[in-house]
Amino acid sequence: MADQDAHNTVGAEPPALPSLRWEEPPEGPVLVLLDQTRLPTEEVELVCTDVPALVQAIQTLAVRGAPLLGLAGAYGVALAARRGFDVDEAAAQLSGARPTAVNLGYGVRRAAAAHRTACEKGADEEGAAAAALEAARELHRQDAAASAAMAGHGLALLDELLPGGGHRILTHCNTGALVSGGEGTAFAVALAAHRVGRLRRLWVDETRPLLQGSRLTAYEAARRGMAYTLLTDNAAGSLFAAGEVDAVLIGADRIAADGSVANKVGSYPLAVLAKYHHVPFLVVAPLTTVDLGTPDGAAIEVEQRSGLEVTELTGAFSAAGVEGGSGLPVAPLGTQAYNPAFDVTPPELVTAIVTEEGAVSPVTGTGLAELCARSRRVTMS
Ligand SMILES: CSC[C@@H](O)[C@@H](O)C(=O)COP(=O)(O)O
Repeated sequence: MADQDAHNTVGAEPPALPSLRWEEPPEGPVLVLLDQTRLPTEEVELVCTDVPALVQAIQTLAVRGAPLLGLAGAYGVALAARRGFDVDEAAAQLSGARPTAVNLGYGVRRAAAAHRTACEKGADEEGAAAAALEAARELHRQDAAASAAMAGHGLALLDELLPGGGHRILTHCNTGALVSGGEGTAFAVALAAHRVGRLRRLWVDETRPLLQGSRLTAYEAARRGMAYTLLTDNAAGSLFAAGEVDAVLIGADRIAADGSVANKVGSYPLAVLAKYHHVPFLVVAPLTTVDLGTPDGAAIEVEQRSGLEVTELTGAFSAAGVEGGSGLPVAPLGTQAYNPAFDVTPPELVTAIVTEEGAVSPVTGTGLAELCARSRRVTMS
């Protein structure tokens, strides 16, 4: 089996990537995003001065991943407020940019609520905008803290489930610093294992069709000096059959009240494989990804994306929102493609959901409600 050798040493990690940051140049406040469509070949920043630009960045996946979408939504409301745009209109546009990740609407509502409360208390435009910005910053800090806590809980659980150490972890999509105010969700657990010398191998699914695994997770793993190997999504079965996977770790875009997990398409087949091969299947997500208002998996809206992402290579990045892409065709012209961005894994296939408040078995779903109630999360209807 061809392995990608680790080429850095633990302790020589570069600083975490600034996937998103707020800046205040003299021309006015901006939200600066690391353009994830350009990775891994180029580290290019995208400067958003208004909400339509941010909505486009969300829809083209320049900024993506559930926790980061929450931050983008919250800072987007602050940006609208600071630049004198209609905050309710901005909130509606941002919330509607992508449907599945619950964090996006949550971040928007949190900043919009802070803005509204400030207005109700008599704040002027500037004061209300400052309140929205502070809400975004607070969410950012909480997300970073949640990452660190999930990494700790996740590693403890891995060590409990796999007492021998030397973990070989399979992951899907991208769940690292690129999608978080901290070091991510599932990836942060693998990184924690790496730092204590207990990660033997990170198996990275390439994650068709947009290649978040090969473009982004492999990029992050290489930067961190982790021992990782890339595989095509459909090679995962043979990897399980060969006994090479000790645990599967994924993130989530929305977790319903019954413990059903929506995550990047291709997660559900991994859960089925894991069950068959008696391998733990762990979902790592902050409580902001738990949506107790959605009763079960059937009620989760799954984003359907352009077929061009499947029929053309790089179609994702050239074709968003337009007819006909400019990518390399890999199917006859006019081929229809089925392209759901996510799938839903039922609770009975999930060994545990790891949150910042600890891990729960999702089979009953009740543990999730208790964790949410216990957390200091600001809840809004
Ligand atoms: C911590 S990130 C968890 C999920 O958001 C991630 O696995 C995922 O599915 C992202 O999908 P994307 O379409 O790239 O935004």
